[in-house]
Amino acid sequence: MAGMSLQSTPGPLSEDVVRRAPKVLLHDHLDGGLRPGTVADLAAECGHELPAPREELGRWFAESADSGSLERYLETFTHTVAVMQSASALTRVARECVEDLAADGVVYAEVRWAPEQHVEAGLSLDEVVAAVQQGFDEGVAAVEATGGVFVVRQLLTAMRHAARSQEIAELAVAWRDRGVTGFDIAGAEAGYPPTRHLDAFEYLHRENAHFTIHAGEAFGLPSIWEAIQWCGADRLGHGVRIVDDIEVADDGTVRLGRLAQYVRDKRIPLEMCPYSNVQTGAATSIAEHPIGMLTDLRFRVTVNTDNRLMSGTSMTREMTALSEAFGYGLAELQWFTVNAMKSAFLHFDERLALIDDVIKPGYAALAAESG
Ligand SMILES: O=c1[nH]cnc2c1ncn2[C@H]1C[C@H](O)[C@@H](CO)O1
Ligand SMILES: [Zn+2]
Repeated sequence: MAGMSLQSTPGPLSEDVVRRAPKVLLHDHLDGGLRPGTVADLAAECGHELPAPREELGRWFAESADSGSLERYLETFTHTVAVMQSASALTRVARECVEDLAADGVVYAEVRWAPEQHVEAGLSLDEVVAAVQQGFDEGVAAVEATGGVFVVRQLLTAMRHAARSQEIAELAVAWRDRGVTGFDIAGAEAGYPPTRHLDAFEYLHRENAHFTIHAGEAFGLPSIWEAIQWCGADRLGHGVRIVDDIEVADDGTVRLGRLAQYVRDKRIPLEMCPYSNVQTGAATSIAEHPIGMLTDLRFRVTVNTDNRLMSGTSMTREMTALSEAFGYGLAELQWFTVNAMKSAFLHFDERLALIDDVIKPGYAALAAESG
């Protein structure tokens, strides 16, 4: 593919090669990525009743989330959120998140979660953010002690059905030099358009802060249009329904509508989460996922996990499946990874350093191995 200059190692790639390739993750929910055993431990500690025994929990989450509807998918979070109400639980989950992502070959991650959902036992918003940051710091220290590279930032999410977005946006700004790098809104999309939270987005703009918006997942183009043109989102969470504004004629000619054209021209990053979309019904299968077409059309596509527990997934699994379905090799994986790094809410010099010192040399070493 033009612009993918890495000496091409054609796909499909083995899972082992994909795991060792440096990867960047922009869309991963902290409360969607717990280890099943940790859910069981924490539930026992706080007395929360779980729907399945420890050894069946992983399967229970994956099967319950595999529902064809975003609303039913989201119901499973009741159990993870319930066990993440103490500082020690939040710290443990955050530390394990870093350990798991590092073991999966991720080198940079932005992990999102909704502080307002973790204050039921009396912690303040500041205390919950501090507890998560403590876990991230411990996880990074452990990775660095073994000679690894791992950079992580928090994204603070406000729930779109609730009314705390201004407060959460202010929390994100207050923490911006202490590990938080942006803001997001999540939750059921239909009936809760992004413009409900316009005040928060306008505030963030005035503060020179960054945000992404879940849009174009369970609802179509109007949601994407509002997120970009009314709210000014820097990135789109999923954005998969942008294909509704793309026409492919029988002879293969492609015509982009004005919104799709705008998204591509402005290089607005799409945080695509293939397995999650198959579970919620936003895509029918990996092979038919719009990511194939959007990549061919050179939208700024990134690959993400969304919820590793609910989707039983990892960056390695997502990318291996894409490599199998679309024949992607190392050049395409590096392209997704550089796209993601360019789109991160990290300062420009730090993004560049990770691209030049970690990502490109990592892919070059893998290409040399197989070439
Ligand atoms: O894919 C998603 N779409 C909309 N909301 C989501 C998705 N995955 C997780 N969430 C919600 C449930 C979590 O409790 C919340 C904060 O991480 O974000
Ligand atoms: Zn999400």
